[in-house]
Amino acid sequence: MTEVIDGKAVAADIRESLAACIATLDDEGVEPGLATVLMSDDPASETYVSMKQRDCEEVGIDGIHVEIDPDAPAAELYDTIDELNADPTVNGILVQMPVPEHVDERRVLRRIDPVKDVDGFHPENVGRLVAGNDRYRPCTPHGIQKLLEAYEIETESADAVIVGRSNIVGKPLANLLLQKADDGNATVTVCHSRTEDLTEKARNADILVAAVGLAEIIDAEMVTDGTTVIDVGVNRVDADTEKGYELVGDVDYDAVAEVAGAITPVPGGVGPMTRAMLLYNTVKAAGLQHDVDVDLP
Ligand SMILES: Nc1nc(=O)c2c([nH]1)NC[C@@H]1CN(c3ccc(C(=O)N[C@@H](CCC(=O)O)C(=O)O)cc3)C=[N+]21
Repeated sequence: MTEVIDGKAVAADIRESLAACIATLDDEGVEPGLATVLMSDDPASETYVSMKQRDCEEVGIDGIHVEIDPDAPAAELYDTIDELNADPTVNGILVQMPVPEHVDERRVLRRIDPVKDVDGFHPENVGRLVAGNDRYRPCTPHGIQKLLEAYEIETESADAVIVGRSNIVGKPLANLLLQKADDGNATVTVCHSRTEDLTEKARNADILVAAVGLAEIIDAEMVTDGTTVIDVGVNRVDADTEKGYELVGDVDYDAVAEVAGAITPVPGGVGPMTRAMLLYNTVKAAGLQHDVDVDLP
């Protein structure tokens, strides 16, 4: 039987453990603070940011939200980042991606104080992660590691095939799974949508991660019996529902679930874990900035 990996449940467990860390910080007079910055009127981005703010409230993180008109000059965003960098009540800063075209994304990422970079996208933090000395693991890859751990899916000596080479998922996850560590030690292949023989490569996977951002491109033919399938896709496709759309992953769920050993659903798989690990990084950031030992889950 295929095991359905319940990201919502694992995320709830992590939030519960984080509550204990937040209590430890509270004993030291520290309330962790997360600033989210939105410079976009994309409805999906708005939804994600408001979910992140709601998560903060639930666990006892002080959520600060800043909205910038997407037509405003880029300098407005840079100035906002400078202010948040200087604000001692803000431990973590997340600038929701994508930013408008007239804003230089790389410059944004460089501008965030690396100690407050809870996304883990600043070049300093990227470099540390690649070197095996990570400070903040990017939320989605870290969430995937936590899911695998919760379901006792060994990465050690597994063939992990990642489809997708983004800076936010594919590349950092490849680096984490390669690390000499209990949650690493995998043999990693990174593919993308243009990889020749994608099917053949995917069929070699013990752990197959789909992070391409193309609805349902992973079909049953790409999956062999017993493979663990991790679906990172969150694609909104038009549908006759109340909202006018439906959320589907990068995996053709119904067909692939027939063969996979374990599979993450969309919604309810990786998405909630991404959000939980953002809270994790914010708690870690508060601990680092106030020199408080928090016993992270
Ligand atoms: N600086 C930055 N950091 C990010 O971490 C970041 C970003 N920019 N830009 C966009 C992506 C996307 N992302 C998601 C997080 C949670 C869900 C999530 O919780 N999804 C729910 C359902 C969501 C729904 O109902 O629409 C689920 O899969 O169950 C999805 C997507 C974070 N991102």
